Amino acid sequence: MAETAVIELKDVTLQFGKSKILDNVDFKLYNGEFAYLIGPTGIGKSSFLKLLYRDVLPERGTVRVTEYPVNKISEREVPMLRRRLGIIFQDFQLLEDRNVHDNVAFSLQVTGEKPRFIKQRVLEVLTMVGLSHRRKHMPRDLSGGEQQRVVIARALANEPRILLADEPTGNLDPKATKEIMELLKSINNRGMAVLMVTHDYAVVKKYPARTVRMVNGKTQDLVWKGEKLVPAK
Ligand SMILES: Nc1ncnc2c1ncn2[C@@H]1O[C@H](COP(=O)(O)OP(=O)(O)OP(=O)(O)O)[C@@H](O)[C@H]1O
Repeated sequence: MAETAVIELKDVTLQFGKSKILDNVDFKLYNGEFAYLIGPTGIGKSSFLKLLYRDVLPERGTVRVTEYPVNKISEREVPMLRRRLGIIFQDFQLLEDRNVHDNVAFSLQVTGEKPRFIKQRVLEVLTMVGLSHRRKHMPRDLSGGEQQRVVIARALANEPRILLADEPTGNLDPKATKEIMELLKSINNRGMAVLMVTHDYAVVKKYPARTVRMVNGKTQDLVWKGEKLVPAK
């Protein structure tokens, strides 16, 4: 059976004023795939992710995420599209006045789930990230790595098809980075597609996966050749 793409860009051009972020780009991320998106600061990695959750619209081309033609859907369908995506940022963006349980529960309350289901699902995802014993703690009482794990639990709560992570280890020390990378890999091993923006080549090297670079308005697959990442072809 042919592999199914869960993300597909066709002839996509994205431009801010005079600067072309993407110039006629074709890109696919397959079901269950893990891919890094790398490139120098300001090249447009975060904007690439924003295209996927419809925070920005392309000038030309089509963006598809699972069954949603992202730049063709109505505003009414945007929340449904976003439920297909778990989104993680570098700065944890937890609600500081709610405990761990309530931070995760919040993402289920806004989608209208029933309290009994919420209780069960929150415990499930907190167990998945190894933090069920911390559910009553406030975010400020957790380490950076633990806070990021809560963010991951929150992103998983709605059972997304794809995890988008924008520099998820950017604020973490090496030990916490290892924890988060191992967690993301184990989530991917269970079948979820992951697209992770990073500038940390040590991470890319240590946890090998498909690596895509943004360069001159294009995306380009890279492979390791000795100590260097070089174009795949
Ligand atoms: N909504 C917007 N309107 C206009 N310009 C924007 C918008 N969003 C981003 N930009 C510009 O587009 C460029 C790419 O930004 P983006 O944040 O996507 O890059 P990045 O590769 O993720 O950078 P970094 O690694 O520093 O996070 C930057 O010059 C930025 O200022």
